[in-house]
Amino acid sequence: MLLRPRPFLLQVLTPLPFSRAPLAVRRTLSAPAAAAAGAAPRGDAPAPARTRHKNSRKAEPPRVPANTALFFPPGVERDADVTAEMVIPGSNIVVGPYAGDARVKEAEFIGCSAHARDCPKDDRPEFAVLGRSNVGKSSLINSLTRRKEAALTSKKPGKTQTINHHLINKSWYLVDLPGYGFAAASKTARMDWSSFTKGYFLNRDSLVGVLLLVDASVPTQQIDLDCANWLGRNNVGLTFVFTKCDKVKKGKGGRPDENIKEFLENIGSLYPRPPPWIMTSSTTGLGREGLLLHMSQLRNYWDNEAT
Ligand SMILES: Nc1nc2c(ncn2[C@@H]2O[C@H](COP(=O)(O)OP(=O)(O)OP(=O)(O)O)[C@@H](O)[C@H]2O)c(=O)[nH]1
Ligand SMILES: [Mg+2]
Repeated sequence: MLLRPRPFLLQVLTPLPFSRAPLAVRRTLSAPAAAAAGAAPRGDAPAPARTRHKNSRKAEPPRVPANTALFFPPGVERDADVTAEMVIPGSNIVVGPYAGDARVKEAEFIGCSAHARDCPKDDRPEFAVLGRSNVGKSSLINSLTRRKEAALTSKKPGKTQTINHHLINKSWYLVDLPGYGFAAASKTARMDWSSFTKGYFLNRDSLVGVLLLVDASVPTQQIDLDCANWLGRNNVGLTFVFTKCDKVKKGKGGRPDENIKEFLENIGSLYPRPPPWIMTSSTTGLGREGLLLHMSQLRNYWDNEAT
């Protein structure tokens, strides 16, 4: 089996594989890339939205928690002097030298697989989109690809039941997975969802990383922490993607920024180094460009260095 170093393993008690040549990160190197992602010229919070979405009560995207711990991508030294322009808006992700063309020019649905062994056999890098049922996995894929129905969405949980491969720009895959954590199911049954997806995570050599989606419109759910824990213990690199950041519910536990802060506090103890995270909304497009840019740097590192 071909073993490739994954670019952003989280339980990194050994040196990361990407501490290469020192990098003058203050140079223009990453600033244009951050600008391409829509980086605000100053500050670490996303620029306020100018229009209200008809379905959301609030126009302003949630603010990044203060003193947020940064994620340093491949090619950026951990103690690098990072300026606000180099951080993707609404995230803790620093843009590094591997960031490249993040555009989605073409997206093609390749097929669905019931088992890991049935997935496409080529070596193209892929990102798996994972999260609770109804968290917005299929919607995120549609938003990233700008296709309304690239992946089928539904208000009813459990819509996606197979491993679905979408080929992007003929060069990499986005993979839609079944959701976990039906509220109605027992705890055992809930974690059992993964008997076949677990095989996928453990055996998929071309998996660059997992986008673990977390619903920012509700307080921290134990099952998301359990999933993050399982992936971490199995050396699967992940990025937390907060979804539904446009959605503000009335009452306690209804504010995305508070829920995100609470979630980050909860996972803080799980990881010795801060994992990457980003705020998104498939409804307003918040975080789309930034997430694509982040994936480009992981992918380019994978393509160039990890073979
Ligand atoms: N307000 C808001 N609603 C969203 C967002 N993303 C998804 N939704 C809604 O959430 C519901 C579930 O979305 P899906 O994309 O089907 O969720 P999923 O995670 O693929 O669900 P399963 O396939 O059942 O696991 C749909 O009604 C979406 O319209 C978002 O960013 N904001
Ligand atoms: Mg789905």
